[in-house]
Amino acid sequence: MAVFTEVSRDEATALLRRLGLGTLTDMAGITGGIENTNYFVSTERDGQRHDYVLTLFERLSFEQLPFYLYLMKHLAAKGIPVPAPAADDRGEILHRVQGKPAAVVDRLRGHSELAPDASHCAQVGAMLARMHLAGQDYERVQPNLRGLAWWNETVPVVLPHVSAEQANLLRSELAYQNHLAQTPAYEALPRGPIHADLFRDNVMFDGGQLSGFFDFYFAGCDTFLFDIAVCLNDWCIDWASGCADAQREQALLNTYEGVRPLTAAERQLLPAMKRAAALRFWISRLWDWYLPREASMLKPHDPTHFERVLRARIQAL
Ligand SMILES: Nc1ncnc2c1ncn2[C@@H]1O[C@H](COP(=O)(O)OP(=O)(O)O)[C@@H](O)[C@H]1O
Ligand SMILES: N[C@@H](CCOP(=O)(O)O)C(=O)O
Repeated sequence: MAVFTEVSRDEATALLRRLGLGTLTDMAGITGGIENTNYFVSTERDGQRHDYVLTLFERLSFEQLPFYLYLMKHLAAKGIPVPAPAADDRGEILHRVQGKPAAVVDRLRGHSELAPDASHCAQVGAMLARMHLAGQDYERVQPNLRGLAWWNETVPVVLPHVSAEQANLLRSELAYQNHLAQTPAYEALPRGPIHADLFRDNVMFDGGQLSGFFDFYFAGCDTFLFDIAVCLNDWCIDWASGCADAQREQALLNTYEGVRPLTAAERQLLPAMKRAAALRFWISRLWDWYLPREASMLKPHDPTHFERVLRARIQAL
């Protein structure tokens, strides 16, 4: 997880009451996730049990958060299965707990599918495309805060911790991505709000059916193709080697294109964008691994996984 900040039952009770969500009955720190403090909280209201997730944001600020929370609200209102944030009696969806920004969202039913087959990938592809279309008229704008600018800032910070061979790969891939970002094909890519972190552990399935996308706290305005590449690199690879699984890739792309066909520029740049997506998570995992924060339950992700994925993507070009 992470519980970076301990929240008392009294504090949770007060917030849930203020949001009109009922009386707190259960509260448990969540031992998954690495960015924020998360608790499952349950309440009793009108004689019934209701389940929510209370999140305290550890890195994102009061200025940055409305983009994510209102995006979730916007998508939920358009029928995309996304947990909508709970509002107080003034309509505020961003709250404060222990001086930190906080939100309470509906708890999605089901579980994450950590060994997905082509049917799971197909469902993700279709919903991803629906989400991209539904987000197109969202009015708030915020860049992907883990985009190219952040890669350029963070690579020098992690370089002292890696081997010479890894440093060479980080430097050369960053140079390639900086060059790519200047090309007309890249400029032509369709853009809008994207999830940007739609891994297996950020999607729920209930009875084999996709029941929701969650954890929008890396979302931002960026290319739709980057979002697709993030998904392909997680949902459609052979875990041990990092190589693409062609059948699952096809399943995800076919259903995506059934809703929103790719443009010529997107087709051309898909292999390069898979490299970009691998680089992004290699950098963030190195950063979390070598420059960790305090947390009472924290398990950083293995950075070498995305080094393997990146190498496999470069070889496949
Ligand atoms: N809205 C939700 N509904 C159901 N489970 C959730 C929800 N939000 C978070 N979780 C659970 O909490 C875990 C950690 O949440 P996550 O958002 O991935 O944390 P972090 O932002 O710290 O990476 C998830 O793997 C999931 O089990
Ligand atoms: N998905 C990222 C890390 C972000 O953690 P999440 O639990 O919020 O998805 C990774 O795997 O490196």
